[in-house]
Amino acid sequence: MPQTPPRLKVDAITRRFDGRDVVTGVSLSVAPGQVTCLLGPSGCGKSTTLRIVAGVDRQDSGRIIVDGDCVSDDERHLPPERRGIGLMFQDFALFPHLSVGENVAFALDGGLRRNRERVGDLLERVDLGSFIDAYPHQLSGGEQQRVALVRALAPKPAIMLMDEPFSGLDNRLRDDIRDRTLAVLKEENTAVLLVTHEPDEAMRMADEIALMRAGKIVQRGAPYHIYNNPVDRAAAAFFSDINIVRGVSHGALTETPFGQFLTPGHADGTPVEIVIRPQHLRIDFDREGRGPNPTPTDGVAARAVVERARFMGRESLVEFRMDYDSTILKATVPAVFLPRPGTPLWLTLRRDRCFVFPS
Ligand SMILES: Nc1ncnc2c1ncn2[C@@H]1O[C@H](COP(=O)(O)OP(=O)(O)OP(=O)(O)O)[C@@H](O)[C@H]1O
Repeated sequence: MPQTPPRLKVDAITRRFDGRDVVTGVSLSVAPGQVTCLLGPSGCGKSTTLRIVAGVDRQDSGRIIVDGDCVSDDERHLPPERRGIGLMFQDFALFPHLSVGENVAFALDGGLRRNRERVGDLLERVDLGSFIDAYPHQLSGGEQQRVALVRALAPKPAIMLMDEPFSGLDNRLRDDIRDRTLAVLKEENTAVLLVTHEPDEAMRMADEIALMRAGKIVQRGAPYHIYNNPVDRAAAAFFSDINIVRGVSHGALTETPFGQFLTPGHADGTPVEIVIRPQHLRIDFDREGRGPNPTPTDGVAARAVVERARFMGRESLVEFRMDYDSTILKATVPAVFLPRPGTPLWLTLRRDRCFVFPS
């Protein structure tokens, strides 16, 4: 099947501030109807990348291509309003003296009078149809955010750039608005580049995540892929707590208190880290000083005592002090499971969920 050509292509952009590389060789592409999330910690260069795509800042090198046409390179630099791009930032400000409908119609030829149908339809899609003649101060923060979204969508931008657009909202409201926003963006077949530092937001919104660190994209892929095949320990740790079990590779095998792990590709004598998320540890009870028998899928059990256990709402988090070297490992259980501190239990690691990295 032929691939849809990208609507937005960012080609090897680089930006320096005060002699410091803030964005280095960032490339990505976004197809119509696709949401790509630039995800990374504060200061990693996400917003700078987005501002360059928007045209409010200019790269030192690299190109921005929209629908096959170069909108910015060493020679040319189209201003934001000529790039077919919609912008939505956290500090979206509605014009307080204009009605909701007038705000949405602001960038449309003929204003609200000539575009009432489209404006009404867009507002309807975010459940604000009856607010067309209301004023911003009569709306809650979440409602205003929805107005800002449809205002950005009204001119039918081919590309929508969003910088932490939901961060001003409280948690429950945010989930709802994210879902509605996503639905409208998909219906409009908009290519979306969304900046966030929250893994949950990226997992919820993105078709593709571009994980950024120190100005570079370190990994790109579907949320499922990035979560389950992190490129390194930091990528794994960005999405959840992690546990680390250390060992040294010999003959493509590493001995640990949880049994042997296959560690191909690591030279003899290389220290390695076996990384596993808390939900992938198995907990088993103590059978008069013995644990469960080894299995090929879970390896050998290691004895631990409960350090503390907390109920987190959706799951219980249990911290264990391991007999083998007193390190703490964390396990989560999707149930109420609150063993007393000091209780001996046995842990195994799901082999198919372990990642091996050089330490
Ligand atoms: N105009 C500027 N002049 C100098 N330094 C800047 C400028 N804009 C950004 N920077 C620096 O570039 C780095 C990356 O900033 P950027 O805003 O792109 O990061 P970010 O990943 O979006 O972070 P956050 O989530 O905190 O906004 C930061 O160290 C910032 O201080």
